[in-house]
Amino acid sequence: MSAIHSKQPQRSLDEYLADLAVDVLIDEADLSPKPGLVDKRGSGAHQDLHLGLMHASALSLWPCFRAMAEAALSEGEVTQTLREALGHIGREGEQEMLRVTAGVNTHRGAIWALGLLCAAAAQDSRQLTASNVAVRAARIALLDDRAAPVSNASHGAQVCRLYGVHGAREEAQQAFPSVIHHALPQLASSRAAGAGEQNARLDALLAIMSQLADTCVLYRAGLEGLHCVQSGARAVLDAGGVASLAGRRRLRELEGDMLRLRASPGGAADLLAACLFLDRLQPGLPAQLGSL
Ligand SMILES: CC(C)(COP(=O)(O)OP(=O)(O)OC[C@H]1O[C@@H](n2cnc3c(N)ncnc32)[C@H](O[C@H]2O[C@H](COP(=O)(O)OP(=O)(O)OP(=O)(O)O)[C@@H](O)[C@H]2O)[C@@H]1O)[C@@H](O)C(=O)NCCC(=O)NCCS
Ligand SMILES: Nc1ncnc2[nH]cnc12
Repeated sequence: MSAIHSKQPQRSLDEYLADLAVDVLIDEADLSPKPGLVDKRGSGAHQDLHLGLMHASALSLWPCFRAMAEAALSEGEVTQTLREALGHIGREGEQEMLRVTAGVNTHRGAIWALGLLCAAAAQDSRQLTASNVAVRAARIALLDDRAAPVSNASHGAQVCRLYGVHGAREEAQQAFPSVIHHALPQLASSRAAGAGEQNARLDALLAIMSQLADTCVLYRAGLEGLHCVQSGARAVLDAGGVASLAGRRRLRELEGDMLRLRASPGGAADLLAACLFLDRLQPGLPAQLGSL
């Protein structure tokens, strides 16, 4: 192929990070078989979601992620101004998501987690190890957004109060422990054991589900549902993971239980996307990125 034809269009860092965020959301949605969640087989425990809607929602968020990365690049440091700019962009992103999905909440938690990670990655593109990026994201999340509406009516806030658990906000403020200490190590060990990429990603999702206080599960299925999800996910991993026959059998049992309880681990799904985002940043940025 000639040099002219093989030349890639140049992308700036903010565009690159937005591409990555959308790619991981689409990869998460497509990953199958995920218990309780929308995937290539169907709608899981949901009535109002399907794969096409998850894709449309992910694509609609590209400008939101790009704007968050751009805001962090131009601010340079973690400041109150940056936190409030991100909050404003995030709320606009949510509005756009709800417009595209006709009011269905597809990616609220993902806007939060991936938005923070896009901003944190843009802030210092020489320090892109997963824990570096997660810690920078946490520093942003710890600042108060004075313009945010008081959200004690959200599903997450309601169940955090009722059950005394930590939700999406605290997961980010603690530098994404479910991703850094559970999902990424599981992804690496399943890959190293030869599980195959799709099975390794499913194992990473199960590692998150096995210990996360997922407020989506709690809201729909209460504490019984959360215990069922956590112990069922642990049982799949203990049986050898999704690549093993025993693990597959456990996964089918877990899925049956979750569908009966209407339990959907939407928070874990968002954190799997965050895990894939950080995993893909680890090797560093492509050499041909243009400046803003
Ligand atoms: C700080 C916010 C994250 C708000 O958090 P809060 O807990 O108050 O509000 P929720 O509205 O409940 O949203 C939290 C979403 O986060 C995901 N999640 C749940 N548990 C966890 C967890 N432990 N750790 C991390 N993430 C978690 C989850 O999102 C996914 O599930 C959604 C689908 O759920 P589903 O049950 O189907 O839908 P619902 O509409 O809730 O109910 P029903 O269908 O059952 O009727 C889907 O969106 C997934 O993404 C939770 O939903 C943050 O949102 C915020 O402050 N935003 C403002 C703007 C901002 O600051 N943006 C970013 C700045 S960088
Ligand atoms: N695949 C999925 N199914 C249902 N809710 C989700 N929230 C984020 N990803 C999801």
